[in-house]
Amino acid sequence: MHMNSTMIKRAVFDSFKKLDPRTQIQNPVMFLVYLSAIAVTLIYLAGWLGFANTHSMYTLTIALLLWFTCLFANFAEAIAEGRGKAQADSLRKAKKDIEAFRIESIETKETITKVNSTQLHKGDLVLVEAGMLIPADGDVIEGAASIDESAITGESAPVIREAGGDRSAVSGGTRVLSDSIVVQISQEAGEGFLDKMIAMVEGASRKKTPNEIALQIFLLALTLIFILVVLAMYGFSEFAAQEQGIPNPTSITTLIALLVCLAPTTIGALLSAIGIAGMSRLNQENVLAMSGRAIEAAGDVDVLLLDKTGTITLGNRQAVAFLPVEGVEERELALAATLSSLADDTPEGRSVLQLAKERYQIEREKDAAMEFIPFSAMTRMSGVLFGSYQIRKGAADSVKAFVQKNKIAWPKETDKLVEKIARSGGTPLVVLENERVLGVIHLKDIIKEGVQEKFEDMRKMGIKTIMITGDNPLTAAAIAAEAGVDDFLAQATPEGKLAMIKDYQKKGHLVAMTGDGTNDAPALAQADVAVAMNTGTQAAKEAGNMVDLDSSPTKLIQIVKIGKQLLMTRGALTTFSIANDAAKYFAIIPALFTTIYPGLEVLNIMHLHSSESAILSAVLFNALIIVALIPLALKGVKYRELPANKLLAQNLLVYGLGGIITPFIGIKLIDMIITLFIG
Ligand SMILES: Nc1ncnc2c1ncn2[C@@H]1O[C@H](COP(=O)(O)OP(=O)(O)OP(=O)(O)O)[C@@H](O)[C@H]1O
Ligand SMILES: [K+]
Ligand SMILES: [Mg+2]
Repeated sequence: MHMNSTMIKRAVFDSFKKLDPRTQIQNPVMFLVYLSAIAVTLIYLAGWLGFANTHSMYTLTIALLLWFTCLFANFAEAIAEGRGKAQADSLRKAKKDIEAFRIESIETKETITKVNSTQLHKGDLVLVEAGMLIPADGDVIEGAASIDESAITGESAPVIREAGGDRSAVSGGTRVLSDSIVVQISQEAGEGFLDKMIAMVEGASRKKTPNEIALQIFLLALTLIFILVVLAMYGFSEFAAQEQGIPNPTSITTLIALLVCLAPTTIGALLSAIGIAGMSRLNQENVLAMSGRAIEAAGDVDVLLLDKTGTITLGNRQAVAFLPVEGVEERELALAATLSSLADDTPEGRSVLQLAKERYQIEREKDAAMEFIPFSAMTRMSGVLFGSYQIRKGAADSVKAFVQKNKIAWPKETDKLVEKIARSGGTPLVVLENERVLGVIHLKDIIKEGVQEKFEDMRKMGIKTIMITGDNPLTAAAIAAEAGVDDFLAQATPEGKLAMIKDYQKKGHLVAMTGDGTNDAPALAQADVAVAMNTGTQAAKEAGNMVDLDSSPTKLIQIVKIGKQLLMTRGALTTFSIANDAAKYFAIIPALFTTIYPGLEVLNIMHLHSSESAILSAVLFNALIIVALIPLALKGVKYRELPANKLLAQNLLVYGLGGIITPFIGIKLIDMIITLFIG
């Protein structure tokens, strides 16, 4: 992690602020150290005031070391939060009060009321013209515009946002570069994407994940055991001392110090930093996670469902050809297609109008007598009714079902045209005019760049990729082959997508889903890891637990790596922490108790200078190891593409053995240095 002096200064300052007991109590293990620091300080003060004979350099040093232990733990968390805070500062600059043009309805666009962005409410309509900032989050409901989203994504290339399709979401604080759009506000002031993003990167809304809570309970249990151990030790030494008629050589201060050394303070101090750092690494990948739980789940994901249009492909399907059946003029098909698309405000519908205009100069106006049937992902059709005259266009199988139900003839040739388009990866839309199938519209979409090799990488990581689409099986097969996914499901309805995820989850898989459309929202809400494309609709973004600002279908690779790395780092440092505490037993117990139990001398392999220097060295080592491991907690342990069990075995070996050996060396070294100074 890149750090500068301002970030370090801020972290040092925050380390002291975090000494607030309300903050401390949230981390039980460190709270014990905190209480210990207070207790030893009071013991020292009691000696100083003459109430006891504890006014010693030893007590004072232990007290200070315990305070430093708390500060070091605070520092680990503060420095992990630092990057997010810096990012939040720059995001706040993008969030200012913006003047907005509020309108009553699309029809009365001319009458605008100028209001401040903070006065906008959910459902309000605003007109945003070229050069203006978008005042709040919403969906484009009329028009299309190119938008500079660099304030949020850091990406300078403008993006297109348009009404009707799956690319309608706009974020407050971004700038319209060309054209004008009508936006329907979807969020109350202060609850927008930018606000959420700021809260997220700042860690303000970070909640402990279930895994973190479970680990903390385990650490707390371990700590309670050590409290009992230390109390028992005191009992024994008191008893033995009385037997031998000597004063108990073990003071309360020493017992407290011993307790802190034995408690799992290393992982206790670094736990929250590890989580925040994972979140922050994700931010660097331009992914915004709404929960820490999602990042952890990402580490174990083994199935990825992707929707096709807008996720694997660019999502702006364009009409490129009108293919009439025999006996129908191409112009006739183009005209019917135009009429059926007059009110079809999807990118597909608009592109039909565009193509008819280019090829045949066909331009028609909406008529009050026309009744339009809007496109839906359920019916897969759209159209127009005009008295007894009607036109439908839609997915081949949907139109075919409609035709059969109404006993209309289905020209054989239609199937051939449909198949030809579908095999090329295009989307065929069949056009039906009254009792007559006129032909097929060829919609073309382009696969996003560089996805093939990335899907190959996912396979190596053990993740199965499945494309699910509302499109027909042939188109789906063509695109699936070109993109290189493992499997696909075609003609999926929103319910179908949802059912597929539930099915995999029931079989014990952890499922990730990437999508952009309103028709993906139910599935996204069900998936364990749900990545919404930033280009997608508000509905998809709301339903997901992550947003990919780059809208890349293969971003899951990085997300999974970061998730695995987070889990591995936590595991490794927990192993290290517990091994390192156990080792401290052998380092200090013999030195402490040999005066009363001479038999313990055989265990005294470290030959520390005195029992006091043994305790001081152990407490100092205990504090320093936290600082020493901060970089590892922030960077994460190195991730390699190995099978999970091999990786686990390797980590246990490295961090378990490391945890056992390090304290012996560390404490011995410190003891030698202390001895040099105090003789
Ligand atoms: N404007 C439209 N009018 C009529 N039919 C359409 C229109 N847009 C799409 N279709 C048809 O409906 C089908 C389903 O569309 P839907 O939006 O549910 O899924 P999709 O966009 O094809 O795929 P994905 O689920 O991968 O985004 C399309 O494949 C197409 O055949
Ligand atoms: K410890
Ligand atoms: Mg889609």
